[in-house]
Amino acid sequence: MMKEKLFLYDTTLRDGQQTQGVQFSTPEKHQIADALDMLGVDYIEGGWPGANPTDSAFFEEAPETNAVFTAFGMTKRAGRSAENDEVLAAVLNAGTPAVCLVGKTHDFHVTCALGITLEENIENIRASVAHIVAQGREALFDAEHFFDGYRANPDYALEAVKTAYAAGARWVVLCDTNGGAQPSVIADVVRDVIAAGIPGDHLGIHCHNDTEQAVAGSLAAVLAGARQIQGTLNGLGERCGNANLTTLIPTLKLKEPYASLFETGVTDEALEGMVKVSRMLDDILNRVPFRQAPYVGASAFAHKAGLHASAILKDPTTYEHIEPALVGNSRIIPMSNQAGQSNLRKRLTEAGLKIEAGDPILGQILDEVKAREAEGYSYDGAQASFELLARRALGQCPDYFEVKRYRVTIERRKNKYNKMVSLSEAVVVVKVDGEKKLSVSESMDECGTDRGPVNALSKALAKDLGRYSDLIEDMKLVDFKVRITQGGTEAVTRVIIDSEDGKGRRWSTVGVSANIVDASFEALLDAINWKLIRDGAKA
Ligand SMILES: CC(=O)SCCNC(=O)CCNC(=O)[C@H](O)C(C)(C)COP(=O)(O)OP(=O)(O)OC[C@H]1O[C@@H](n2cnc3c(N)ncnc32)[C@H](O)[C@@H]1OP(=O)(O)O
Ligand SMILES: CC(=O)C(=O)O
Repeated sequence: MMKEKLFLYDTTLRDGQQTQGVQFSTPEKHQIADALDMLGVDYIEGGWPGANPTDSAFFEEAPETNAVFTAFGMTKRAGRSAENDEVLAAVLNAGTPAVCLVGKTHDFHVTCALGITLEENIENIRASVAHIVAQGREALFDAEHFFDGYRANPDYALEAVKTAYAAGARWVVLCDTNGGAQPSVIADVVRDVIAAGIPGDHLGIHCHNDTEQAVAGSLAAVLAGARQIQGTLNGLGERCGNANLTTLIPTLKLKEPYASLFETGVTDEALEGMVKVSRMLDDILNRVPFRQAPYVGASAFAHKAGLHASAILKDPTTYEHIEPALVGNSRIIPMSNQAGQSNLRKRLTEAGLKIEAGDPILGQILDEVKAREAEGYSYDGAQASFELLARRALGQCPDYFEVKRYRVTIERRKNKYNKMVSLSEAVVVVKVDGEKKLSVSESMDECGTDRGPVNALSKALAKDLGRYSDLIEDMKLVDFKVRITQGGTEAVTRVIIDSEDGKGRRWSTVGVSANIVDASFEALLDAINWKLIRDGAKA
């Protein structure tokens, strides 16, 4: 059977930019557009030229894309011609091959938000779309609030979209602007619109995620006949976001009935870059990637429960709906109090520690993991600390140095500009190769910014470790997370530290104590010991 073409329309750079807290710079827009183009979407909506300086600058140096580069705007205002509407003119002046205009299709919005007559709005849609087509551009019409409008006044909503289609719109995109339409309703309405005369291969769907069904609504629309899907990377977008393309694309390519019915511009090879694209966007936004994101999240193929891990080792399909590598992800068998010996052996093997099944040491390590997790430790993410725990149990953890004592003081005082600042000072005494070494460090960085007591401690600890100093020189602390695991006077603090080195390795360690400094120090020590072991240091 011939597959039908399904068009993917990305609006990360426009609706995605309407996410609270998101503001792309022009170079970031270029970086995202390049990644989208490599992915193989059919349309890239770059933003709204004329609406803000960043968008205008981006369109001035528009990227060269295989995807149809599209400018977004709104239908002309009443009381002026399309040629004389300066907002529409700015959109057209961007010179893009396609222009997408949003217009009202819900009668209530016409009278309430625009304050014009229903007839004036129809004329605004007609004249605006016709103007774009007359300029030789591809016209798209985003039918705002279409599903709510269709429920309130189906005749008017249909008249609005039929007007856009008759005026030459290549695509009429039905928008669930407020995000409340249910997938079954979306499917029924799409069928009605097709029956009313707009063919499915001219119909698109634009869903918002306010009931967390934007992906489901989009898929329902496609099965009902729509042939264009609008969405964003990582589901960015106004309020709760848009249909998430990092979920939709793998579903369309890997799941039935979509995989057999449709083809998209995304190749199998590009699909393997899905995790990378998703992480790239998070990096740009300085966001921690959402671990539980379908397909692309770090936990999407993490098998924590002992029963799952045991079966996964026999055959991964027992607990995985797809092969993780298809989307560029990988399988993780984390260690925790939910684990059994199968998780444990897998994790030990990954750390280069081979233990035969049935060895009693496995039970001892497992018991210790569970006992320590009950105290507040968490080995789920702190893989390096888990490895050290196992090595200690196996007698394979060298004693590189011994910490004799440490101290941190925090002083609040005036600096040379007469401004009150905090300054932490740490003293660490270690014994290396039989020799005692005392190191002192402050928390102030070269710009005069106070980096806090843990920073001072970390610098003092790393300052002089004798012959090991050179080995840890390229190591840096890149993330620090604190969690109170128990409330009240019995509070227990868990600190997770992420470290990185010049070889591009990143590892996590954990420390637990009633005292945040002690918890941090424990995690710091683990971080250094793990690095020394991995780099083959001899005790
Ligand atoms: C559903 C969506 O997500 S659509 C995309 C929405 N995106 C954005 O709004 C982001 C970019 N927007 C902007 O930067 C600004 O709103 C601008 C530059 C477009 C307009 O700014 P302003 O001229 O200051 O208008 P403002 O934002 O206050 O109000 C919007 C105006 O557009 C009118 N309008 C809204 N939709 C439409 C439409 N489809 N067709 C014509 N006019 C419209 C409103 O009635 C209002 O006019 P009024 O001020 O006479 O009441
Ligand atoms: C156009 C658009 O973003 C919406 O209606 O949601």
